[in-house]
Amino acid sequence: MKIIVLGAGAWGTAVAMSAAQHPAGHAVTLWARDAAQADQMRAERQNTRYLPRIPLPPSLTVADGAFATLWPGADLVIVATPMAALRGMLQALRGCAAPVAWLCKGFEAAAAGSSDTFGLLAHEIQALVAPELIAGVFSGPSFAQEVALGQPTALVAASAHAKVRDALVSAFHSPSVRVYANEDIVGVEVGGAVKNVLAIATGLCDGLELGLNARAALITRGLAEMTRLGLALGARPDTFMGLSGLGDLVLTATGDLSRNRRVGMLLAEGKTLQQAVESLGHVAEGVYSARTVAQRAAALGVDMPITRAVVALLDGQLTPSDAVVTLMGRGPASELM
Ligand SMILES: NC(=O)C1=CN([C@@H]2O[C@H](COP(=O)(O)OP(=O)(O)OC[C@H]3O[C@@H](n4cnc5c(N)ncnc54)[C@H](OP(=O)(O)O)[C@@H]3O)[C@@H](O)[C@H]2O)C=CC1
Ligand SMILES: O=C(CO)COP(=O)(O)O
Repeated sequence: MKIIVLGAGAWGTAVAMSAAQHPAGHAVTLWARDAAQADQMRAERQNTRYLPRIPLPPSLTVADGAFATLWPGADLVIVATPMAALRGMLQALRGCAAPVAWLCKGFEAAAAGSSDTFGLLAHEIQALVAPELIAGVFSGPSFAQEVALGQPTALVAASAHAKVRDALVSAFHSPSVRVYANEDIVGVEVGGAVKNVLAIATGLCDGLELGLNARAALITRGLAEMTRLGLALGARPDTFMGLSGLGDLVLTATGDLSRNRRVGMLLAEGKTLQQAVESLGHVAEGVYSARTVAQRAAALGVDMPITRAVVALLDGQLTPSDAVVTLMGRGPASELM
């Protein structure tokens, strides 16, 4: 297969490395928007900025410049940028005949003063700006470093189009990566977006040393929040028990490789949001998605108290310890609501 990966951050690089090492011998090109970064990767055969000290496979091609020259003849195009760049990438991909899959996990943050970008999921953006694309999402519990090192990982390929699901399975299913297909793109995208917000909450909880009981409570009640929102948006309930729901929530909420979890821990240490975000050197999508998750939930009448507390924390309306008091101070409720 000819596979193009657009975006050379940590995850795009890891995914490109994984495909390039597939036993089927795919021809993989990793595109970086920054020519200097591409030169560095070609010269040193590693992505020093985003995935240092892990050698790129010799067969992986690194490209830069106009990517419209890359996708003609491709069997699969992967968009590996953060959510904030997805709309522009999809607009640029209009007319692409190959299956397209994005890796980003989030809701698009609403642009100030604009109503047409109100908190959209990736597939909703695609339906708006490039409806002719055959497209889907590639998601699931997967830290870039572990995939780049070839450690065992299970992912989910979600799309309404069998062509997209099949292309992702052919591109990535290998001795180290299992790819499961799912038709429920809404559920898979909601899981990937909301777990980032919840990981900020568990990072905060662990940073404040509130204990393992508290963390388990946050994960479980967070899963309930995520599921409620997903169902209101038309997702299937069983998707939230799968890799992109429970699986990615457990990974991100408990794994110290998570950037979103680290934001919560840094806020617990007393860092400002700006200091926390700047110290990461990578995108933490939960920071940009939290408000839109809360807004969409409110518009649908879905109760998401953990998400609301994270938003108040990020907006500086609650201190870390006040956020805990707010969550614990709520009245009793039925578990099955
Ligand atoms: N890292 C991980 O383990 C995983 C990440 N994801 C998701 O994948 C997405 C990307 O994450 P990740 O790779 O880790 O992020 P990083 O912060 O490591 O890298 C971001 C990359 O996106 C590029 N980029 C930013 N804006 C644009 C733009 N407007 N046009 C083109 N490229 C752009 C950056 O380029 P530049 O350097 O030039 O700014 C950089 O290459 C996120 O949505 C994340 O949630 C999903 C699963 C796992
Ligand atoms: O999505 C991820 C793992 O599946 C990565 O999570 P973070 O963005 O929090 O590092």
